Amino acid sequence: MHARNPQATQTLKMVVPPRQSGLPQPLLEVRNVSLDFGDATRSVRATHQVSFDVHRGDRFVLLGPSGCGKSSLLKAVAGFIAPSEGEILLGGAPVTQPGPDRVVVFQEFDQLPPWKTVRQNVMFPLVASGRLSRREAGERALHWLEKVGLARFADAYPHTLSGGMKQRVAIARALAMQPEVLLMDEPFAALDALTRRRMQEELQALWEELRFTLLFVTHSIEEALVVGNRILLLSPHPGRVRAEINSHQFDLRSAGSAEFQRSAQRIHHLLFESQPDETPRPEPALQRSAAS
Ligand SMILES: Nc1ncnc2c1ncn2[C@@H]1O[C@H](COP(=O)(O)OP(=O)(O)OP(=O)(O)O)[C@@H](O)[C@H]1O
Repeated sequence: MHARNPQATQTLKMVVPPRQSGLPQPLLEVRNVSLDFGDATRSVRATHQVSFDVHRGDRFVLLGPSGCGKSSLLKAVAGFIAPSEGEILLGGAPVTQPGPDRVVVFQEFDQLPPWKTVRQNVMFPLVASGRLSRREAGERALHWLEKVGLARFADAYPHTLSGGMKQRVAIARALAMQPEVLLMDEPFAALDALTRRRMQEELQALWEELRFTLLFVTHSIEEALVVGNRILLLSPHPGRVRAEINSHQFDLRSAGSAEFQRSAQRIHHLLFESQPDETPRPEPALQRSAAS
C-alpha cells in the first residue's frame, strides 16, 4: 500500500519551514530517513525520507495511523535499526547503535523482568551500564521510585503490580538513567482510559519538574495534543511528513475546550482527508513550529 495522497503530502510538507540559521543546534536530528524491512526478494518501506529536529526539553510527538512507521522511527533513533537512507544525529554525532543516552519505554507490561523486584528492575541498567555501583544504583532507584510514587513497592515483584504501576516502574527505570532523550512507544495504550489519563498527567508533572527531552509515539490525536509541545504528522504507510504543528498550549485541563476540539479536528483532516490541491492554512492553535 502506498501513501493515499502523495501530492498532498508534497504540498503539506512545505508547511515545515527550513531551519533558520542562528537557532540552537537541535539535540536530535532526523534527516531524510527512509526505513526498509525485508530481504533481497521482498522489501517493505516503513518510512520515506522523514526529517525532523528535536530540541532539548521538547516533548516531541510522532503521530500517524497504524503502520505509518512511528515505532520504526523510534527504534531507529534508539539505534535498534539502521536507516536505508538518510541519517540520525544525536548531539551532532551519528546514531549507529543503542546507547544509555536513549532509553525506551514500551507499551508492553512485560518489559520488566519478573524475577527482579521493582527496585532491582530500576537498578539493573544503572549497574549493567557500569554507571553506578550496586549501592549507588539502589539509592538512585529508590529516589526515582519515590518520584513516581512507588517507593513502598520497591521490594514487590512486577506480577503483583497493576498495568499503570508497571508503566511507572518502566518510567522510573528510564529516567534513572538520565538519558539525553526519553523514547516512549505508545506507553499508555494498553491502559484503561482513566489510568491512561492519570499517567499522562503524571508524565506532564514529571516533565514540569525535570524538563527532560521526550520523543513520544502515539496514534491518538488527543494524547498527542495533551502530551506534546510539537507534533509531527505522518501520512499512512509508508510514513512521510505531512506537517508539523505546535501544541504547547494544551494540557489535560484544556482537553475539553473548543480550541482543543478544533485542533483535534484539524489534525484529523490533515492526516486523513487532505486533497492534492489543498494547501493547509495554519490556525492559531496549529502554528508552524518556529524551532524547525
Ligand atoms: N521487523 C519488521 N519486519 C518487517 N516489517 C516490519 C517490521 N517492523 C515493522 N514493519 C513494517 O513496517 C511498517 C511500519 O510499522 P511500524 O510498527 O513502525 O508502524 P506504526 O506506525 O508504529 O504502527 P502501529 O501504530 O500499528 O504500531 C509496517 O508495514 C510494518 O509491517
